[in-house]
Amino acid sequence: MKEQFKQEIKTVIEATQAKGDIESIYLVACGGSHAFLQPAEYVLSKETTIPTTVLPSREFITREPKALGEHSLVVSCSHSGTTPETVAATKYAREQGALTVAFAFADESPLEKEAEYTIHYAWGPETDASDLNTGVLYGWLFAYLNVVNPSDKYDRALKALDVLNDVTTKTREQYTPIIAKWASELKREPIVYSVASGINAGQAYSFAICWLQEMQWVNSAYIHSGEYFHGPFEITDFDVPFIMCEGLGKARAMDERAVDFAKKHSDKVYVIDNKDFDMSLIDEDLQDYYSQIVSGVVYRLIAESFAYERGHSLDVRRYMWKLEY
Ligand SMILES: O=P(O)(O)OC[C@H]1O[C@](O)(CO)[C@@H](O)[C@@H]1O
Repeated sequence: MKEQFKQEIKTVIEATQAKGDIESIYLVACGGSHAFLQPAEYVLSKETTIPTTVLPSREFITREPKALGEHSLVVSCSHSGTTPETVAATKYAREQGALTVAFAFADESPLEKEAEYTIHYAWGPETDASDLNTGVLYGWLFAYLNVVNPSDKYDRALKALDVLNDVTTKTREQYTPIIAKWASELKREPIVYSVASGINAGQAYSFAICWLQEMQWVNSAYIHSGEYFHGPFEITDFDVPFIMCEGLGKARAMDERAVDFAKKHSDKVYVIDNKDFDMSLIDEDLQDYYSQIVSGVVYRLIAESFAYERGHSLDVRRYMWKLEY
């Protein structure tokens, strides 16, 4: 990881220690950045007793959480650093006395002005995985956990960042031909559902709302693997496509149950099975946490292959950055 990002994380950790007891954590952002923060909520809720909530920025403000105050840590993210809801949510959190930390790609953005501390990350196809948003997020997350409850597990989790790029590069190579086939089969589908749970929930959610709806104008919805049986499974039919993720943690049983049912009733079930990932470079007890980053590589490949097959660039928008909302 770049020295700049390590230093920014160190500064945030020191500020958090200086702040004293953190009694509540809020993770706030919009769209893809909201999805990006969801795994942090998963890990924090499994590893600490600190109540942690992940919310879309506008709802964070409108909800006015009662526990928000001097003993809160509010982590926001905006890639551009300009999304007004996230800038406003960060300002609001700071006014309530919370320690505010922002993740952003952009430098000197409006978000950076509102947050007490900013942790930057890098972006782009040639970027080492440890410098991308999820790599830097995990750099902060496991450093923070090491302060809350020092453990060799978190040291090892931080070391895993050194091999992350090898793991993701290998996955990209492994999945490129597989995904090219999926995209060619799915390119004319009017709707594609996205199903997952556990640590992969954020990836599957952003696949539906960002990659398919926003960037491909393909109808989609994210369905939680457990919730699939509580309404959504009624739309399952031989010609309804599902892209479903099977994780590595305890949530896997929930994912498998959904996949098994869908496969019985649909001929178009595509499974991202995390057991097929080569994660041997990462300690087994950490593989669940890291698997969502690897799933993200596969979801991204699907989006890129869709864009190619459909001749629809991932950069085209009708409304975003064009019209006021
Ligand atoms: O991360 P930012 O810059 O706040 O941008 C949020 C916007 O970007 C996306 O995540 C992807 O374009 C949208 O879902 C969302 O509206």
